[in-house]
Amino acid sequence: MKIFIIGMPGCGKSTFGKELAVKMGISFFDLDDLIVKKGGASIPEIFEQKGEDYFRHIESDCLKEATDTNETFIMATGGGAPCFHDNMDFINQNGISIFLDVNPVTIAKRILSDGVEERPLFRGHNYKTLGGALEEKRKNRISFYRLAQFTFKEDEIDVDNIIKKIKPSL
Ligand SMILES: Nc1ncnc2c1ncn2[C@@H]1O[C@H](COP(=O)(O)OP(=O)(O)OP(=O)(O)O)[C@@H](O)[C@H]1O
Ligand SMILES: O=C(O)C1=C[C@@H](O)[C@@H](O)[C@H](O)C1
Ligand SMILES: [Mg+2]
Repeated sequence: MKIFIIGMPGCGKSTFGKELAVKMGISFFDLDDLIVKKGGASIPEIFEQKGEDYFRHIESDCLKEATDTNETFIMATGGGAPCFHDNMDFINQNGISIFLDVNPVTIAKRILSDGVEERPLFRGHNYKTLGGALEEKRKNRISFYRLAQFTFKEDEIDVDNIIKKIKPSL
């Protein structure tokens, strides 16, 4: 079984995905880390040097290459991954998708406290502008995120609760 965690940047995909993997005793990885390996550069560098279209192509290639295995895994996708190419269909054809639906205001607070520099799409934003930018991004992406098989709002994101809900599909 393959589990894909999707959602806006900063919604907690990596944090929750790692916890879920430990609890279920299966491996975990981040799609963004595979892109960095394949691209031979950091994500901000890939965006700056090659542009977003190029990034979205490697992202889709990495998603497909990593899924081409019989192994069980949990993957935290990049925030934009479900919204480009045929990635969301591919995800749903190859495993279980879980959307972490966290409020943009909560995400803005987290991103600002972590720092915006590593996030090319939100560079230059501050506490006044980031909430609005995240709302806008969510509006553009929600039709893709809603294709997830399971959606959990921020107050439902608890490993035991989620395992209970997804268990019948495992
Ligand atoms: N349930 C939570 N409650 C409070 N803070 C959280 C929670 N989950 C994650 N965080 C914090 O929010 C920030 C973003 O979390 P995380 O890196 O897991 O998100 P992500 O969706 O993987 O982000 P990215 O899109 O950058 O990969 C981190 O500082 C993390 O510690
Ligand atoms: O939301 C996005 O489009 C992105 C999220 C990150 O995980 C990275 O994949 C990259 O910074 C783009
Ligand atoms: Mg992450």
